[in-house]
Amino acid sequence: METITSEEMAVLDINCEYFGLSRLQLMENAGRGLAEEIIKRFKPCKVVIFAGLGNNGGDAFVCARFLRNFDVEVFLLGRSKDIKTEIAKRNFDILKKAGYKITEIRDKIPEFEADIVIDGMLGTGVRGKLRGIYAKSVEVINESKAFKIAVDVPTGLNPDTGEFELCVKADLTVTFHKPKPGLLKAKDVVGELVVKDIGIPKSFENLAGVGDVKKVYKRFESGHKGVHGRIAVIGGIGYTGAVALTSLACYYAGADLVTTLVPKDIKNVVASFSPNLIVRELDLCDLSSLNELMKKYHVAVLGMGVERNDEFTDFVEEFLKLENVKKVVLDASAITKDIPEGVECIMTPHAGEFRKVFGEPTIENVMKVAKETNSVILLKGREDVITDGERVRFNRTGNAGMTVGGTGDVLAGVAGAFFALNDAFWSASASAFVNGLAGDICFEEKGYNFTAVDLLEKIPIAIKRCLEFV
Ligand SMILES: NC(=O)C1=CN([C@@H]2O[C@H](COP(=O)(O)OP(=O)(O)OC[C@H]3O[C@@H](n4cnc5c(N)ncnc54)[C@H](OP(=O)(O)O)[C@@H]3O)[C@@H](O)[C@H]2O)[C@@H](O)CC1
Ligand SMILES: [K+]
Repeated sequence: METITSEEMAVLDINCEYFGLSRLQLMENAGRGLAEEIIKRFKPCKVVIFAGLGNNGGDAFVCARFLRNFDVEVFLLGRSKDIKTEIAKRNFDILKKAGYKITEIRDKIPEFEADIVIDGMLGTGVRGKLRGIYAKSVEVINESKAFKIAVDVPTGLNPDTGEFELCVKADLTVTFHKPKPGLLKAKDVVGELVVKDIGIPKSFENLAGVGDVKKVYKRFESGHKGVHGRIAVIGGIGYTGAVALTSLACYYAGADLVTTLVPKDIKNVVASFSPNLIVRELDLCDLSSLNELMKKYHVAVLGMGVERNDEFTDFVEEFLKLENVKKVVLDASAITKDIPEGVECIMTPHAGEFRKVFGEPTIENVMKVAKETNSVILLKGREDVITDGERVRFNRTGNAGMTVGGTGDVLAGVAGAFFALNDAFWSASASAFVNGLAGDICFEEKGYNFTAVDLLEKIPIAIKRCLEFV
């Protein structure tokens, strides 16, 4: 059975909201689905709901409304003013206004008789050991003779690993959209498992969205310089602008330090583009000092502004074998079949570059190549394709103005910056989304005739828009 981790579910949750399917609708569908399963199994009887302060509790509040003629009572584990989310609070207030019997529990759990207990305490938001009243509630629930129904995840179970210390021993677990992997590994506390569809279109699971960016973007309050990413950009053999676009894009996507390595003869030209640029001489033959240098960098971004030539192709092959090269973004002329074991790699070809090295850019072939090269391929196009050979994501941000030269250089820089602090797959997906969104912001302001420099300058705004989306 296909599963979804709680992290992937959190990305999907935000992306649904972003694509117009609100979390309130998802909660309504979840709660109703839960009630359906109860009504299938029981005639109207006495139900006690143990509700947490998050959306797991929210689902249970919705469910209560659909248990027509059941005698429903709610135990809230905390104060109603501490309910964490707007949608859970909203569904709680409806029950309050409707006159449902609600008891706010601090530390003592009232005696109760029930035919059914609903565990709406914790779901995918559980972190660490169960706190006081939650642990006590689990014990009380497990001692009761009632039929125990867990909302989404039995409280206390780690939804991804299936581990637990203290956990509700459910007779039935009603989970939503897809099971979390942990549910399949903990039969004795999950009981019968039912997966309820909550109306999320299948394609949303593979569509890059704001959730991808919120997942990868990190800012540490107390960080030393460099903690947000140190990137080496290598290229500029033949063209001067591309490496500058890539290097500045790294900064605009959050990197702390970027060093731009270019041939001696254009070093001053590139440096003149911006005081932000730290430009050093690239000596393709001096691999040992490059290896030394790479000790200090999280990611190397290669290939932009290089006319394809054998010397550079050979250089890339040798560079990838260097001991201190751990994460690379390969663009344009650096795209290659031979990625050594142990190097995490994102390749960012457009269709033509892919065709030249790997053949027809069909989804199947791109997935096959990603698998064979053990890399993540971000195939740029009207709809970008991101795949690690197993998983596939599509990105639909961007517009016809993005065909202008240099947008790929900007994308490679954004990917490099995200890659410093994340894995290849999500870095590639989030960077495709941000780059296209920046292009859409350019279009809002200028129509199609914007340049890669315009795009560059909108990268921080695109990221800010994603981070501010709730
Ligand atoms: N698309 C979807 O995802 C959908 C998800 N849906 C539903 O949302 C659920 C996820 O909701 P969620 O993210 O609000 O987390 P949830 O499990 O309610 O817990 C958060 C609360 O628990 C608390 N808390 C945490 N650890 C604790 C501990 N050890 N001991 C004690 N307390 C602890 C934590 O407190 P805090 O750490 O913030 O202080 C916070 O208050 C998911 O399982 C599903 O039911 C449906 O609506 C359908 C669509
Ligand atoms: K639960």
